[in-house]
Amino acid sequence: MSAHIIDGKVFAAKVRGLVADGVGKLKAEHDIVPGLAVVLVGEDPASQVYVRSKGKMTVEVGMKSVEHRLEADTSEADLLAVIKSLNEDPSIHGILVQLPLPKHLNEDLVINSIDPAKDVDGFHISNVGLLGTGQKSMVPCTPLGCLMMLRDYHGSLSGMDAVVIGRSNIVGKPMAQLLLGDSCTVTIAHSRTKDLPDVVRRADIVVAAVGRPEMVPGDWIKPGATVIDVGINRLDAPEKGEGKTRLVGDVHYESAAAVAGAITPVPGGVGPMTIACLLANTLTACCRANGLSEPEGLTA
Ligand SMILES: NC(=O)C1=CN([C@@H]2O[C@H](COP(=O)(O)OP(=O)(O)OC[C@H]3O[C@@H](n4cnc5c(N)ncnc54)[C@H](OP(=O)(O)O)[C@@H]3O)[C@@H](O)[C@H]2O)C=CC1
Ligand SMILES: Nc1nc(=O)c2c([nH]1)NC[C@@H]1CN(c3ccc(C(=O)N[C@@H](CCC(=O)O)C(=O)O)cc3)C=[N+]21
Ligand SMILES: [Mg+2]
Repeated sequence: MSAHIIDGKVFAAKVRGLVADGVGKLKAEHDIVPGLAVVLVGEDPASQVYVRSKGKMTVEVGMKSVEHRLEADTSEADLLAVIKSLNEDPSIHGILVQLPLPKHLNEDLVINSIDPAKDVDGFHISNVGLLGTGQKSMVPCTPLGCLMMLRDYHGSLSGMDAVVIGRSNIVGKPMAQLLLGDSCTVTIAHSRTKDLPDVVRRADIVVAAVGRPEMVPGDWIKPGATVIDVGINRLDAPEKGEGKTRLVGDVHYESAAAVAGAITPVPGGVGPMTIACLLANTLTACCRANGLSEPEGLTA
């Protein structure tokens, strides 16, 4: 093990501290409290855990937290009506609809019904378009958290070779846009990429967002490269006892840490930063909605 371990837990606590400062200032100077609404459709147990920890941290930084839990068989019309009421609610500045949605709901339609100014996930087509053209937008939380860690560790990313593995709308594509915005030379790899190991070996920065446990081994990593592991995969861990599980990333941590210059662990890497950035985006949305100057160091 030689790599520097980028501690997402510590960094996320720092970001939440900055958010709490901004929230305190809004309250003291303008008597405004930012509000975040999370909409959860169905009973997915993993989603419920995220929703709980998001709600707790939202309150900890001094924001208002609202949760809407809807039945798994909720109709599209009913879900759209909930979103409409949140769009119109002046006490709500951020709206997050937890993905994936049950199959009978049109995800694109639902996401695009959120007021783009309240779209703290940055998934609405207008935010995607703004990001892609380098205009001020709401930036997706997971890629924003990865960017913050990379900038903090490297300073400038200009001219670095970055490989993003995964091309989803929620992680891979916006991550690639942010790296391009910071003047990296960006390659986006996916399931049809030829010679993935060789592509990854060229990278100064590897961002793995695949959803395949420990898929990237250490011998794909260029010595000294920075590895950002977005993957959250739950594996059975009978060694910890009957029915127990453990979390692993998309990177084989031990072998990668032996050659990388720096690496994020799972858990304790990208995940906590995602939640911190969600709170940062909610504060940013609230400031913009009220025509106030934006917090510094919390946007892309
Ligand atoms: N830490 C955090 O805060 C977050 C973590 N996650 C985690 O990140 C991971 C990725 O999430 P998400 O982007 O939503 O996943 P998706 O399933 O939406 O996308 C996965 C991507 O990986 C690609 N892929 C699949 N298999 C391979 C392969 N063998 N070789 C190369 N590429 C492959 C797919 O390619 P193709 O397009 O060709 O199918 C696709 O582009 C998951 O583990 C998820 O749990 C997600 C969000 C937040
Ligand atoms: N609209 C929407 N926006 C999202 O941002 C979104 C989503 N839907 N659907 C699901 C994914 C996944 N995601 C995570 C956030 C935090 C952790 C996190 O905090 N993980 C901890 C560990 C958590 C645990 O122990 O289970 C860590 O990595 O240390 C993980 C995953 C956000 N997502
Ligand atoms: Mg997906």
